[in-house]
Amino acid sequence: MDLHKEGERGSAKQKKVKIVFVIGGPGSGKGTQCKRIAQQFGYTHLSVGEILRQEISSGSETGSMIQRIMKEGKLVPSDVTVRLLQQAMQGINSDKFLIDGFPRNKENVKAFEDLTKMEPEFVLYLDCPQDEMEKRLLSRNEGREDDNIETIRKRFKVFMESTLPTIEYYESKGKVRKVDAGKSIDEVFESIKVIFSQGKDNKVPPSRHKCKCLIL
Ligand SMILES: Nc1ncnc2c1ncn2[C@@H]1O[C@H](COP(=O)(O)OP(=O)(O)OP(=O)(O)O)[C@@H](O)[C@H]1O
Ligand SMILES: Nc1ccn([C@@H]2O[C@H](COP(=O)(O)O)[C@@H](O)[C@H]2O)c(=O)n1
Ligand SMILES: [Mg+2]
Repeated sequence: MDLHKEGERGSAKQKKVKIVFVIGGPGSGKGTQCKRIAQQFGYTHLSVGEILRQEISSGSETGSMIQRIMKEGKLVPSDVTVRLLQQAMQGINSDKFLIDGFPRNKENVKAFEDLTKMEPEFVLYLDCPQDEMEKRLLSRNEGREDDNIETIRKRFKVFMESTLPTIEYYESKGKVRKVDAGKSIDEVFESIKVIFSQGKDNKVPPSRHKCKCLIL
């Protein structure tokens, strides 16, 4: 994958591609909030679960393998996931990607870093109580094969055992932005808007510093 997009008029000036990972337990509201973020902040939303489901729909052998793993609530091997994600990114002319449901384990992180040499700008973590996530998934009604109580419980276990350590990894790099995702959809989005409205590295943008000085 190209690290940078070519600057205007093909000049040597290069523009960095910005990536935000969105992590949270199953049913924490990743897809719901990503749609809103994409609309309001101009990101391209890529759901990794959706990319994997598209591969299942293609009828390929890889798709059959993914389907068996998903039904069990387990994680697809990272080389497969990252290759499909990379292909999806390369097919879209965007410089701001919101990657929903990724990374799910440390192997995902390593495969992404090794293959793309890129790092996320930050990681949005939707923190939601498990009983609330369970309630949401059982009433989602989108016909997903993995939205049954047996598989949902397995997905929670994978989240606790494999995904939480990736959040700790990004926390150690100061990249996690956590929101309370147990509230209503509108309330969660209000908290998210604050994060996305902040400037680079989540510092208050210079214009707001100026305003503060004027007031003082
Ligand atoms: N804050 C919320 N309050 C109540 N219901 C919500 C909230 N956010 C999302 N939902 C609903 O919960 C269900 C799961 O939401 P969503 O699909 O966005 O979760 P997800 O994190 O993408 O889940 P998955 O990991 O399974 O893809 C959907 O039916 C959605 O409408
Ligand atoms: N990085 C990922 C993302 C997803 N999966 C598999 O897809 C299932 C559904 O993902 P959602 O984000 O749509 O809930 C998930 O349970 C995994 O089986 C994956 O392996 N790796
Ligand atoms: Mg989702």
